[in-house]
This record gives sequence, structure tokens and C-alpha cells, in this order.
Amino acid sequence: MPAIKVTKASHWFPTPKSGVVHALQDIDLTVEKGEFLAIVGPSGCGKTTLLNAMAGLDKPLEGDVSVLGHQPRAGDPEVGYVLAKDSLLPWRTALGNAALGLEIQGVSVHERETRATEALGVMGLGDFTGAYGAQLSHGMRQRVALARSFATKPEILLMDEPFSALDAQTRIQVHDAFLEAWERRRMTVVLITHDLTEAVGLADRVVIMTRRPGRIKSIHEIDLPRPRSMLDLQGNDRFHQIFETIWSDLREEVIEDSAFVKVAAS
Ligand SMILES: Nc1ncnc2c1ncn2[C@@H]1O[C@H](COP(=O)(O)OP(=O)(O)OP(=O)(O)O)[C@@H](O)[C@H]1O
Repeated sequence: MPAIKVTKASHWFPTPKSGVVHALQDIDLTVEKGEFLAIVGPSGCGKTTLLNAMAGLDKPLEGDVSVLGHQPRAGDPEVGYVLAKDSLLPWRTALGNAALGLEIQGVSVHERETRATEALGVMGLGDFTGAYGAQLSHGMRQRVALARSFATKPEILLMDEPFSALDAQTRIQVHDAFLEAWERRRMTVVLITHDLTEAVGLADRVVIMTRRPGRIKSIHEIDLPRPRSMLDLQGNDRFHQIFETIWSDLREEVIEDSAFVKVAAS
């Protein structure tokens, strides 16, 4: 059984004046268990709509989505969701924030503190468990948000541009902390990103979506060995080759998209 199966999914939204916005068209996609899949495509092509369908937040008007063999449902403890905004509660410490998902799941105080502390340690924040959001940098805050998701040990992690608010240098540090944490559990990840370097560096496969209505244009296998480090990949020839191949395929879709980060590898 795959982790996620999307079959002939199409979706559109009503607009106040004139009809509909056709967001997704005929999406067929299978994500295997333990796979790291990245989705790239121009702004407004339906990436979040697709992720929301996997999260059970929005059902496609046509077609079908199944997650771990059943209909997706919002709040499924087996599925974590990480957004660009860290959404930390300012009155809670890093530990309190990292334990929040477990608390919602009804996990005992002792166990959630143990698991949240471990997740913070994995994200390199072992010395900051007592810090409040205002005392943490952007990158540290986002690592707390990632620790919050990891602590619940979801089978599937859905991520909507989780690194986009970080500056380039911090982003690489958080990528590597995330990769290290992911290597320990190898949960299924679906990552939406506007950063092709990130997609190629992190994922096993990169899905390119077309302009709206979003269809799947192509899927690229990333044959870089694991474990990986984003920092080390900057000097890896194979990484640059794969990057250029995917970019030449993606280019015409995102050429007018100012949100898209072509690169940089240096
Ligand atoms: N609730 C909604 N009501 C009306 N239109 C919507 C709604 N949600 C999304 N849309 C429209 O559907 C299209 C796809 O949106 P979606 O957010 O999925 O795109 P995206 O690829 O994630 O974009 P971005 O990369 O800019 O975040 C867009 O044109 C958007 O304006």
C-alpha cells in the first residue's frame, strides 16, 4: 500500500463574479512509504490545493485521494503538516511548543516532555528548551516547529514551503538539521517549495506542475546518494547536472513567476 495515492484529481473554486478558478486537473500521483517527494511549479498552480487534499482539508471535486489506505481526514495523528509560518505560541517555551501536538493527542505529561525534548535535541536545540519564541532566531523558531511535528512521529509529513521564510544561510542549516532528523525515521514527506535547490537536494523525486490548471508535467528521480548534506551538495557535480536538467523542464512554467527561486548553487 502506498503512503498516498491521488487518482484523477481535479479541483476548482468558485469566484465571486465570473465562474470558477480551475486549480487542479487530472492529477495522478503515488507517493511510496518512506519516500521524500518535492513538488515545484509556478505560483497559483494548485500545489497547496493538492497538499490540502492530502491533509483532508479540502476534497477534490473530482477524483480520489487516499492516505495510508483511507480517506484523508484533518487532524489525523499519522499525518503532520508544517507551514512557512512557524505558528509558535509566544507564551510557551520551546519545549512547550514542541510538545503541543502530543498534548493535543492526549499523550501523558512525562512522555510528551521526553519526546519533545528528544525532538528538540535532534533539531540542535537541546540548550534552548526553556527559551520563548521572542528569544529565538527565525531559523530556531522554524526548527521548534519542525520538532513539534517530529515529536508526534507521524507516518507522513506534509510541508508547505516550511523553509521559505529563512534567509539563505539559515535555510541550509535548517535543511541539514531536518535531513539528519529525517534520516532517523524516514517518514514519508511531501514538500512544496519554490526553491529548486531545496527540492533537488532534499527529495527522492521532484514533481513539476504546470501553470494553472495544475497538471503534472513531469517527475524526476534524484539519484544522489544518502545521507545527504545540503552544504556538501553545493560542490557536487551530479547535483548540478540534475538541477540543470530539471530547471530546463521547469523554466517555461515559472519564467514569469517572481516567487520562484532558480538557484543557488554556487
Ligand atoms: N479557497 C479558495 N477560494 C478561491 N480560490 C482559491 C482558494 N484557494 C485557492 N484558490 C485559487 O486556486 C489557485 C491555486 O491555489 P494554490 O494556493 O493551491 O496554489 P499554489 O500553487 O499553492 O500557489 P503559491 O505557490 O502561490 O502558494 C489559485 O489561483 C488560488 O487563487
